[in-house]
Amino acid sequence: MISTFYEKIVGTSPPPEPSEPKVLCVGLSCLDIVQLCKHYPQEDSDQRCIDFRYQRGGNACNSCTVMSQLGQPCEFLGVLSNEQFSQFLQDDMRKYKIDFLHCPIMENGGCPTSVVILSMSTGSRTIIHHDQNQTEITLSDFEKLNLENYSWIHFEGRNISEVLLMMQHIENYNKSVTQRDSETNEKLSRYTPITISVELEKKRPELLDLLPYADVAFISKDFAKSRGYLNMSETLKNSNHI
Ligand SMILES: Nc1ncnc2c1ncn2[C@@H]1O[C@H](COP(=O)(O)OP(=O)(O)O)[C@@H](O)[C@H]1O
Ligand SMILES: O=P(O)(O)OC[C@@]1(O)O[C@H](CO)[C@@H](O)[C@@H]1O
Repeated sequence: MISTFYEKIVGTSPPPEPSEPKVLCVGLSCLDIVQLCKHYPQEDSDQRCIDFRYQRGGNACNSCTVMSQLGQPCEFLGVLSNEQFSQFLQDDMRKYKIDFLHCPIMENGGCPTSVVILSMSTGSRTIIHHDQNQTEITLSDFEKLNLENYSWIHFEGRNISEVLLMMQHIENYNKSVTQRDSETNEKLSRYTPITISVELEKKRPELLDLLPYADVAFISKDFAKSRGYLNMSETLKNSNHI
């Protein structure tokens, strides 16, 4: 309606609206094979499970799902392949309106897969993960993005040396935005510094190198325990010395 009115008055189509900046999640998309069991199985035993499903998983990819459900435009950046299970992940991302247009697609690559055993008696979840190609996003993949399109970038804490370089790349971009704003005195600039978040999941002390670059950190039970903190409130109280 508005564009027809604009066309009548101005005689051309209106300029495209600047699109809303996206949230980008960098990390893994994997196939989760989930088995719901009464009890965690004994080794070398045979039991029926109560339920079975397979679904798209991975911290970065799940975060995109949640954001998309909240109506936030988002994009996933991780290595995909043309293999059938990876195709399933891509179809599912399309279904949830998650962009993945900058993902490198490996030919003849596999698909990272997690077998997840859920125990109803204890509530535990045990994960056995396989990643045939161990291929991760690098700085050179990341440099192809136009950072002006993003307001928030979330990283899974993996492939630490490359993630560190990507975070430094964003930091340089943020400095340039702030400088440009102060030079032009343009307070209402559409380009704002990007917020960075990181997930610290695995018990890897090197993950701490990423913290100085993050505005928000998600800390897993395993990581907190590996730093000597037994629960959420202890972890929060000591977050300055983590
Ligand atoms: N069913 C769900 N409902 C709401 N949020 C979810 C759901 N599954 C995952 N999430 C959220 O998505 C994010 C990433 O999920 P995570 O459990 O870390 O993935 P994975 O274990 O595959 O790495 C987390 O912040 C988690 O809270
Ligand atoms: O062993 P890696 O490669 O460090 O991490 C594998 C893993 O933790 O990452 C996924 C979450 O993104 C899980 O499904 C899986 O178990």
